[in-house]
Amino acid sequence: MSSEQLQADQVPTKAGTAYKVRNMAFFYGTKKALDNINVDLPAKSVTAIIGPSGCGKSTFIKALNRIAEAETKVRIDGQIELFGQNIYDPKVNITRLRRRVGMVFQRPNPFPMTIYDNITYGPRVFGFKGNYDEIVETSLRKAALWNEVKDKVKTSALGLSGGQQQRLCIARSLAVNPDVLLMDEPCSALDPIATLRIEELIETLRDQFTIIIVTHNMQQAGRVSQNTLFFNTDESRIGQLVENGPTKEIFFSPKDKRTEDYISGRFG
Ligand SMILES: Nc1ncnc2c1ncn2[C@@H]1O[C@H](COP(=O)(O)OP(=O)(O)OP(=O)(O)O)[C@@H](O)[C@H]1O
Repeated sequence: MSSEQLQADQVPTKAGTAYKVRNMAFFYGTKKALDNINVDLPAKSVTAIIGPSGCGKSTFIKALNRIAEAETKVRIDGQIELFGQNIYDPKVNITRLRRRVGMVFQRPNPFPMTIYDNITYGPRVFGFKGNYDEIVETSLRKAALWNEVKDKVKTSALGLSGGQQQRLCIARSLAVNPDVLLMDEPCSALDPIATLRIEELIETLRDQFTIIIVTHNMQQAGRVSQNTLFFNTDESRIGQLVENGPTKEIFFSPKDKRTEDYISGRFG
């Protein structure tokens, strides 16, 4: 990749730190999937997570909103703070945490209901008392979908294209006004044009939200992110964070030979 292809502004964020991860280890049952993760993730900025298959990228982001424990039996050692609060503190309200930390998955997963009801679902769950029409319009505008759907918000979300469905899922996350948006390969099921729309959307959202995106696509990491984390597995097949820093440095002057080999396509 040439430096011209790095579209995103590479200046590190001034908005402080969103997540502080310290000595984090992650277990699925007895299997250790991640070990000794120490990293700060900047607020109001896009962080890309890259690395070969099975190195723990999805596991890492699923630890950031505690969704992993909803899926299966897991254990997390160490500490993860979000804006100074330990999210694994027993006093933490998990529903409220997941409201603050939205998530978008590989495959768009709109609910089988109208576009309108998809957007208002979260606010209704949280007992929002204000103007629902306004939330629908604002969320769809933020997700760059309003112009395409404004005349059919009362029709089924399942009638939208894959790319539109993914933007709807982003709009649905935004409707509850989160601090963080986690994205797990959000473009992997999309064609290049729909992918470009999502990348443009990420750029418009990055000043307002902390965005953390797992991607297998190096060009995409280079285009959308300001910071990059490179994960790999060690000789025991346990995921580790090899290197992190400004995307430009990770791509053009990595400090670790494994990062360089991965970026240059020599493995993974
Ligand atoms: N529910 C689970 N139960 C047991 N092991 C799991 C579970 N989910 C993931 N793993 C294991 O944890 C390790 C990390 O998986 P993870 O999906 O986080 O990697 P990844 O880097 O996101 O991979 P990919 O790029 O292929 O999506 C792998 O060895 C995987 O087999």
